[in-house]
Amino acid sequence: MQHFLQSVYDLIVETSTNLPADVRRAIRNAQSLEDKGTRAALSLSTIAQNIEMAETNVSPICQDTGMPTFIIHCPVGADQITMKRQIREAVAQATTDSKLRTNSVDSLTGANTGDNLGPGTPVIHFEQWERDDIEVKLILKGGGCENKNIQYSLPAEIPGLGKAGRDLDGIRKCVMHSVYQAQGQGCSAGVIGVGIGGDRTTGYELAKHQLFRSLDDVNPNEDLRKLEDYVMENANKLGIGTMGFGGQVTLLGCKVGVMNRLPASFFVSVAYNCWAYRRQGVVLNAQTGEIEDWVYERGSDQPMNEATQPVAAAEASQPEAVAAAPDADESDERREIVLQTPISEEQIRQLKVGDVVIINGMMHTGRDALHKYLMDHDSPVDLNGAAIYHCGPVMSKDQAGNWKVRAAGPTTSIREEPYQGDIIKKFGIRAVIGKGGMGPKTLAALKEHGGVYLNAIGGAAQYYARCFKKVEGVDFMEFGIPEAMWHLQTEGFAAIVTMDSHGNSLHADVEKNSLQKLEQFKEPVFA
Ligand SMILES: O=C(O)C[C@H](O)C(=O)O
Ligand code: SF4
Repeated sequence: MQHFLQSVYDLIVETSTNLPADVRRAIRNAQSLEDKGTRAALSLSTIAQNIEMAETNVSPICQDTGMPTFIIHCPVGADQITMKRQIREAVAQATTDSKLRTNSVDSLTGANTGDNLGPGTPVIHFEQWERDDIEVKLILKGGGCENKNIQYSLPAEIPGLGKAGRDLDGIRKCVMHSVYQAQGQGCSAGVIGVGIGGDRTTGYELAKHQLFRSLDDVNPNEDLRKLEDYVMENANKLGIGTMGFGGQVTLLGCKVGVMNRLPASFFVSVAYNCWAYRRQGVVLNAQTGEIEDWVYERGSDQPMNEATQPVAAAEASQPEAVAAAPDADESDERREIVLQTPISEEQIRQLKVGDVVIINGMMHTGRDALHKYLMDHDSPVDLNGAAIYHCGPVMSKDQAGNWKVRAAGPTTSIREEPYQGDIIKKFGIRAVIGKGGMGPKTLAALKEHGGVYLNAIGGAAQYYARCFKKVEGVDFMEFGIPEAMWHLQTEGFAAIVTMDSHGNSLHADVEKNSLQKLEQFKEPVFA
């Protein structure tokens, strides 16, 4: 087993940096279904480009490398204690090498362990089997999509769909609602694993296990096959689209499993995974630990790079493609505006929902810990006219000892909703950048103070990392790398105005429209 540690390390790197072929095919299929030039199509092009960049750079596809979860099948007599120790070593090494973000945080103090090791992390499950080889599967499921998991207890009253009973049709309603409630916040288009039955714990586990299925397999259970096909056909009619921008494709996959339950319980558990659907596996020789095969077709066999046209060129010098691209729901041309920080109120008031903005100058990262802190403390830097980026990057030092941004896509902004409006007004912030949109309190503050919310493409961590030319400094390293406040010299950071200073919110519109569409699925289908 002298190669086991190296094999697990290789598995981690492959999973974090190279999206498997079945997922790539699903994203390419989504690209072909979206109308050219729409926000959704342009976002998918950015995603496709990011997938290629991650593979080339051997760097994380998304900065949130998730909860490393290993499922190991091994023959009777295999040494599980050694395997577990070496898996932990491989995780720590991959973290040092910036293939994983420092993602293990003390739940009470917020202290980051710095190596992805801690109580409960990583997750490692062993099971014995009768084969001679060892199989190690890994899923890296990020926190934003994990937050959109949902569990229903039937019978229930489902918003938009009415009564859901303890039958296949009740399950259908839960699943349709689970896609609706995720909106763009879990970086749609997503994949859902559904677990029917079990208790609350095993139901979720079953749901997550479904995410290990191949996207193109066919469910052997006829009822579940019908349900999967139904959901794949109809969830896309909700019109939520990529990143919740509206569009034809909201779901890339739906996999349903079933297990027995207690007479009193009937759970439908849904594990929602973003498009950055990172799971891979290896089959190992049980004597040497060497990799004999990969469980899922590898990404390198399925290139993404045909006919891609990203949201905007990362270099502000070549943005023509986007400027000329009309949106399907707008007759006028998409405007593209270059902003240099600090930004004035006048510049902000000219922006409207749908505009593409290119930001140059200083950008400051800030997420949960910083927003809470700023409520009753001063900022270490002047934030007048500033752009604040909801982002927890992967950072490491180069040989000269300078910090470098290794992966830096946006995080889900709605978590800052309790604080954002107050902070915008207190410090004079003009641009808030994140993903998934924010609520009415922030929208009101943007209107009152003159601010704008910009939606970056979730998961596009390599695409955005290259816009950060220099790390000027960092505050609050005690919050840990993802939560610290990084001050970044930025060039050509492209994002879309989805909430403007005139009270308009694309997110509110899409949510309202998709609820109306959800209501069309009220009538029984599986009677
Ligand atoms: O933690 C992050 O960087 C992002 C998170 O996965 C999210 O989707 O909000
Ligand atoms: S930022 Fe988006 S793509 Fe990345 S882990 Fe979170 S939900 Fe997934």
